[in-house]
Parts: sequence; C-alpha cells; structure tokens
Amino acid sequence: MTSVLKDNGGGGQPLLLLPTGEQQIVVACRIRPMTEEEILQGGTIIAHKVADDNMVVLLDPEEDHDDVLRANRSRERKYVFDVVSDARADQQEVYSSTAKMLLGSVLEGYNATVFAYGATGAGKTYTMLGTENNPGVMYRTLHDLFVEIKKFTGKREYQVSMSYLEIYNELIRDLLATSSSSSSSFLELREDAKGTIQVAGLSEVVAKTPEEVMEMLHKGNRARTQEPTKANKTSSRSHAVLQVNIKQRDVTRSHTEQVRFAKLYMIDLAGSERAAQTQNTGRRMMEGAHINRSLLALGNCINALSEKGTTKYVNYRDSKLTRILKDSLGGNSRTVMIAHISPASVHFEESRNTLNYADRAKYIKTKIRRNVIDVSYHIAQYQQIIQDLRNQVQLLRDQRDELEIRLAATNEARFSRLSDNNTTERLRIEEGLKLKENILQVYRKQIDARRALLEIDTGLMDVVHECTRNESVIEHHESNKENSPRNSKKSSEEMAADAATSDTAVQRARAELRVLEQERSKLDKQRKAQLKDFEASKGDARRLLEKVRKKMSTTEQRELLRLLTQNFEYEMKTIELQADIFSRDYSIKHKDLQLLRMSQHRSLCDTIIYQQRKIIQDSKVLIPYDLGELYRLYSRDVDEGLLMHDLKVHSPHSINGSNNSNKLTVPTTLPFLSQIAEEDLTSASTSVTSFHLPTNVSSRRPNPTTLFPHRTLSDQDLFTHVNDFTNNQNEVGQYLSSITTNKPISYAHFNFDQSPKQLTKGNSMVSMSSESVDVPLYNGDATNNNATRRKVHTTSPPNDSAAEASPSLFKNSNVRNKVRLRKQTQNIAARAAQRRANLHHKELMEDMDPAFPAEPVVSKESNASAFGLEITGVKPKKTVTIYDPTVSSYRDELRRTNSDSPDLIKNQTTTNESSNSTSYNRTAKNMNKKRSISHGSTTNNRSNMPMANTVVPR
Ligand SMILES: Nc1ncnc2c1ncn2[C@@H]1O[C@H](COP(=O)(O)OP(=O)(O)OP(=O)(O)O)[C@@H](O)[C@H]1O
Repeated sequence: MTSVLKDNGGGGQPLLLLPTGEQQIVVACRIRPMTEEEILQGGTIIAHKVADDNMVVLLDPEEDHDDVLRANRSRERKYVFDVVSDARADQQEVYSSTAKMLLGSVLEGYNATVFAYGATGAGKTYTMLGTENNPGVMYRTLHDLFVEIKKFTGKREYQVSMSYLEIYNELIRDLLATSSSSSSSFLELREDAKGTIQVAGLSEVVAKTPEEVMEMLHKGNRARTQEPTKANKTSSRSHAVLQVNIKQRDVTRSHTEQVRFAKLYMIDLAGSERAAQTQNTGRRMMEGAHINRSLLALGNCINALSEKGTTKYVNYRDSKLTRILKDSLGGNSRTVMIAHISPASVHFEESRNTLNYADRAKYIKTKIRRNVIDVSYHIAQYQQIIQDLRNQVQLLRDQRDELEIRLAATNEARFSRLSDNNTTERLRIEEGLKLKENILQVYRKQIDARRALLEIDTGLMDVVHECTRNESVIEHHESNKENSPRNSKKSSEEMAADAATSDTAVQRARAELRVLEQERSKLDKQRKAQLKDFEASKGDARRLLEKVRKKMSTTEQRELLRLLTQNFEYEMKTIELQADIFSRDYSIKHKDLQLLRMSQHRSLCDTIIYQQRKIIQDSKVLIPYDLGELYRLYSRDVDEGLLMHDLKVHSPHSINGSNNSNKLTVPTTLPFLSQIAEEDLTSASTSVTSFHLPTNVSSRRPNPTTLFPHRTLSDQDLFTHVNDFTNNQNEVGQYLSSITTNKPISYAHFNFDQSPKQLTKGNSMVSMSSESVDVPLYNGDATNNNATRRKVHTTSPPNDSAAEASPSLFKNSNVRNKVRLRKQTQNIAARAAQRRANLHHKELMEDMDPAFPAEPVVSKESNASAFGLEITGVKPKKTVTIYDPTVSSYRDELRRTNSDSPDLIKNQTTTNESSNSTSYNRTAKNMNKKRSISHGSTTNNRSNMPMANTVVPR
C-alpha cells in the first residue's frame, strides 16, 4: 500500500495554511461510477459534474420531456459545491482536493475534520478507507502527515497518537481495544467543564511511523461492523470515527515554550437507507433505524447551523454521532464534508436528499482557533534548558567538525586531480572555503555583539534597581519627616539628632543617585551604539548567507551551512535565555521594591487611621455603625497579621528565591499598631489590661543577657508591661529605686485609669507615671562604666525622684492633669506605632540588602520563647503573642533609625540578671493571683483602688 502512495506522490505540493477565525465548512461532492448492479437494474446516469465547474446537475429520471404541460416545471436540480469530483476522479485527486487542505493547519495546531456523508452504497467507505491497492483519504492523510512531520526534524517535535471507535446502534465501541473484554464493552461519552466531548476509556495509541498507523487502521477496520445488505455488499453498519491527536513543540526549548495540540477527525458515516431499498429485516432493519435516527439528528444539526442570522438552538444531544461531531460542525475545527452520491437514476431520491443536506451544510460556519498552550518554565528550570542547548551546540559542533574534515579531504582530492591550468575550479573551491570563513566570522560577530548587549543590559538593570532603591530611601525619609506625629513632640535636640541621622542617610542616597544617574546615561549611550552594531552584524550575516546560498553547489556544502547556521541559532538562544534570566531576576527585585514601597505607604495609612481614630475618640464623635465595623475589620486584619502574611507569601523572593540571603523576611506578627491604639484609646473606658508570660515560657526562658546583651525596651514594651500595682506597691518602689541607681532593665510606665470618679478616689500612680527618668544606655562595652545616658520621657511632670514615689503623693491629682496625661500617653502610643512601622520598613530594607548581616543572634525558636509574651486583656478578650522586634545584629542600624526611641539598654551583670528574673517570677505569680481575685474587674476589691501598671522585668 505504501508503494502505491509513493507512486502517487504523497507530499509533493506545499501544504495550504487556511485562514483562521470564522470559516465555512468546505463541502465536496463525489459522484462515484455506476456499479454493475445499477447497470443491470437498467439505471441511467442522472448526476453530472458540469465541466470545469464545481456544479452538480441532478436530473429527475421521471421527468417527461415531451410533457408540454410541465415544460416549465423541470425537476432538474443544480448544486454548487467547493469541490466536485465525478467517476473520472481517482482517490488521490479526491484526497488532494479535500483532506489534504487540512494537513497544513493540523500541523500548526488547528483541529480538523473530514467526514463522508451519503446514502448507503454511495461510496463513503471507498473514499475514506479505499482498497488495499487504492487507499482512501484516511490512509493518504496519515501518510502525508508523517511525510510532513519528517520535514520538521531538528526543528519541531511531534507526537502522534490515534483512537478509533465506531458508533453501532447508538453504542460506542473501541476499535483499537487490546483485551477482549474491553473490545466488547461499550464506552460512554463525557463532557468536560469546557464543553469538550470525551469518550471515557477510549484507547489512545502512540504511533511513531506511518506503518504503525496503517497497522492500527487495518486492525480497527477489521473490528468494524460490516454486513452485506441488498443495497451494498459491504455495507458499514456503523459510523467509524478515527481521531488522530497531534502534539508538537519546538525542539529548542525556550523559557516560554508553545505546545500545540490538534485533533484530526476522519469519519466514515454509515449510510442512510430506505427499508424498501435495502429490504432489511430483523437485526439489519434495527441497525438501519439507528443509522437513520442518528443521521436525522445530524441533518437537524446541519439545518439549525445553516440557518442564517438566527441563534437557533442546535440539538447535538439527540445522538452520539452529533455529540462527537459537535466541534466539527459548530465549534473549533476546519471541516470538510464529502457528500457522496450514486449517479444512477435508481438512487435519485437518496442523491437528491444528500445533495440538499450538503447544500445546506455549505452555510455552516465554524470558529477556528489554534490550540496552543504556553508553557512558561520556572526560572529554576532555565539552567537545565541552557544545559540542553549547550549539549545541542556541542553536538552540532562535532558534526560540523566531522563534515569539515570530510569536505577538506574532498577538496584536497579534487585539487590534486585538477590540472594546473584548471584554475576556474581551483578558484571555485578556494572561494567556497573563504565563504565558510566569512560565515563563521559574521556569526561570531553577531554572537559577540549580542553578548556585549546583554552585559550592558545587566549593568543597566542593576543601576536602575539601585536608583529605585535610593529613591525609595529618600522618599521614605521625607515622608517620615512630614508625617511623623512624634516630631511635634520632640525636643529640639532630639529633632536635631534625628535630622542629622536622616540627613546622613538621605545625603548618602542622593550622592549615590547622582553617580548612578551618570552611570545610567553612560550605559544608555553604550547600549544604543551596541544595538546599532548588533543590527549591523545581523544585516551582514543575512546578506552573506544569501550570497553563499546562491553559490552552493554540492550537498555537503549545503549540509555544512545548515550545521553552521543551526549551531549559531542555538548559541544565540542560549544568550537569549541568559538575558531572560537576568531580566526576570531584575523584575523580582523590582517587585520587592514595590512591596517595600507599599509597605511604607501602609505604615503611613496606619498612622493616619490611628490619628483620626484618636481625634474621633477624644472628641467623642459618634461614628456610623458601618464605619465602626470597618475599623474593627481593619484592626482584626492588622492583629491577625494576615496582610503581612500575604505580603510575605507573595514576595517574589519567597516564591522563587532559593537564595536565602535575598529572602524578604516579613515578620509574621504585625506592628501592633491597632493593638496599641486599641489599648490606648479604650483605656479610659475599659479595664486595665494585664499581662503575663505564658506558663511554658518561664521555664524554658533562656538567659536574656546572653541572648540580647543590649536589648532595647521600646514604647511597645512599656505599654505591655502591666501589673496590679495595688498588690505590689513596695515592688514598684524597688523598681524605681533601681532605675535611679542606674540599675539596668527596670523601667516603669504607669497607665492611668479610668473614669473621673475612680480617678478622684486617688489613683496616685497616675502622677507617678509622669516621671522622667534617666537610664543607662549600653554602649557596646559591658565593662564601660561611663554608660551613655539617655533621657526617657514618661508622661507627667517630674517628681524629685521616682524613688520617692508613693501613692500618698498623688492624692491631689486633678482631672485636667489626667486628661493631659492621657493625651501624652496616647502620643507615646502613636510614637510606638510609628516606630514599629519604621522598624518594619527597616527590616524590609535590610533584608533586601545582601551586604547587611542577616544572621539572627538566636534561632527563631528561642527568640520566640524568650520574648514571647502573652497579653491577656480583660477587655477585649484576646490573646496576642508579641515577638521582640529588636532582635539581632540590626541593633546599631535600628538605633540610628529610631533615634527617638527610649532605648533602655540592659546591663550584662549576672547580679542584675538574677534579680531581674526573680522580680519577673514574682510579678507573674502576683498577676496570676490578681486574676483569680478580681477576674474581669478593674479595681482591687479589697482597697477599691484602681489598678495601676508596673513593669515586668525581663
Ligand atoms: N469511486 C469509486 N470507484 C469505484 N468503485 C466505487 C467507488 N465508490 C464506491 N465504489 C464501490 O461501490 C460499492 C459501495 O461503496 P461503499 O461501500 O464505499 O459505500 P458506502 O457509502 O460506504 O455504503 P454503506 O453506507 O452501506 O457502508 C463498493 O463496492 C465500492 O467498491
């Protein structure tokens, strides 16, 4: 059979690539020759192809030309189709004018269908399957498909698989099923979410050669139900559907690879039959009824689809055949229908019916689109792709070297054979060699130019990234300057210190920006020049190639040129991939910067929200319920850390980064802004929040001195260190005394409480909490006695000494004082919030800077257990775990940024440490005790004194 096709020339002409979009079904009509039987029956030819035209004329055999009364009512019918072939057309001609036009599209990833339609015995199976010596459309299409695929060797990879089924009596049977059990079982049709019809359990066999395909085709045909009828000795009693799946991709893998899928359906329908004509009874008649029913369903679909300008419902569900043909008729497929008719007068009615349906089918439109999936490789896979490309380059180089050796030997032989006076031939060979050198040279030039361009681009990306980073620093400092609520509250010295720090950073950023801008413009210029060079080298190569191609005379020379060109293409592809890696890397960095900016902006928004909330609270403005709900929602998001978690998860580094040093580490806990705001703003109306360490922490708590020799207590700490003072008045006195005697760690912040009534009862601690205390600062040297001192502001007018603080001193506190104190406390909260936001920003900045040490001093786990404090509020009843943000070697950097922070630095002496832990344990114990006594109450039942806050030493 294969030899037959070779003779007929399978793939001589170039393949058509039909346009995409909305396309009409191509309708062809084949008029088969008269059969012996028809001649014996005395049939005459009534179907004619009009010469050189795509027209079929069907004469009515019953028309009486002598009947003058009916002279004007001729029953002669004319039909025009896209293709018409008559008895003279052979199988190749029919194939070439129908299915072959689909091949080019199928190879490019478009679905296609070719189906044979017509009455029983009209020649459908002959067209689709043909005979052993004269194969039909199915065989020829598959043969040419493989011929075409072979042409793409080295450029594209194809995978061909096929399925073959029949619909017999409305049951689907797998014609390629291997086991006997599955071949006898029937398959179900399923529709996926996209509306694509699938046959569940249908075998799909991969074929590598046309021979394999043919083998499968024969196997399927043997399994197909075929029985003789009166109308056709070899009547197919089923619809046969051959589905060929073609998957293709480029051989040279790229970062964005396109994989194309195409389905080619070749369908041999069973023929419609009239019981009278076939004289079928029993089983055959039942088969005929099923065939007719499904063909009627197909006819209805054709009718519905061909109706112009309507959106008529097309009922594909009426039969399995129409469900399978759904895409071919009204969906994404180029479709060719080959209508078959007998030319004999005895089949006039069947032929007329077929031609009528075919005529309608001309108006059916399908919407064709290419089935392409873009496969984007993950950046981690790039290395493998590049390696593959390199291997290919090496392979080609080896092949080239081998060929060059062979060519050189041939040339030498030719040279020696040539007589001295045959200078023309000598010159020709020499010129060939020179041309090869020239080609290598232009290719090399092009590769070098592209590499140089890549280097410039990489440099430019770095510069642009650095510029953006510096701009971000400047922007951040400026927005801080303008928006920070603490600025108005600072002393002039603090402002000056802040300004100095900020100015240094900004100045450095500005200076860097200036240099970077210069570098950028220099690189821009270089890039332009290099691009010009690259384009010029491309032009040179093109021109030279044209010249060389004209001069090529031998196959070897052509082969050498092919190898050189392919080698060059792979090298270029490798560079392009590298360029893409750089550009992706840059885009990741850029996204991180954008996240950083967003986070800055968010901090700003948080501050604004907090301040506005404060104003609302202070002025006792009633806010709409909805707004309150929104605020609660906002606070919840902030508290639960969901936003920051998202930020972390979606950070490009956390997605892609295998490089931990570049990883953007966003703390899972948030800046506690809402927590602070909530506590602060509700302090006048709610109970004092009490704090304790989680029970399991206390025992595992590592020695803080060794972990954090210079730990800072921030405002946040101050706010969270609360205890029931009423039970521990002496203890407070001890703390205060330790502060004044420069004993480290202890620091008191006393919140005030509560309603004026309670306050007038003498919350002595309120006044005491307004103390201003000097505390030692750790300067990095534990043995240095000249510890830096920093003023830490608390919230009320100073007393002579905090050590003198006692409840009796504060009995005369007045309401005005308390309001002021509350405001001051709120300011501290605002500062803490701002600082927390800054800190968060700082962490992001530092994490992005690979130069900055990212090594934490302790492991995350020990850090969490050492500094995790549980805060249990009486109201609101929630538990928040606080992680210390001031961990790690960022200390110095942080101190620069948060220069207004009340850095209380802890001394390292063992004595202090032990005393601290003692106090801590005692406090925790007391607190538990208090909880059991006052449970939800804000006052001490015994003394009816409002609770004050004191420090839980760390
Ligand atoms: N173009 C042709 N040239 C020569 N013989 C043909 C041609 N077309 C059909 N025949 C012959 O006509 C007879 C009927 O053809 P075929 O079996 O292909 O019809 P069919 O439409 O498939 O019928 P059914 O629907 O019953 O299966 C066969 O013997 C076949 O060899």
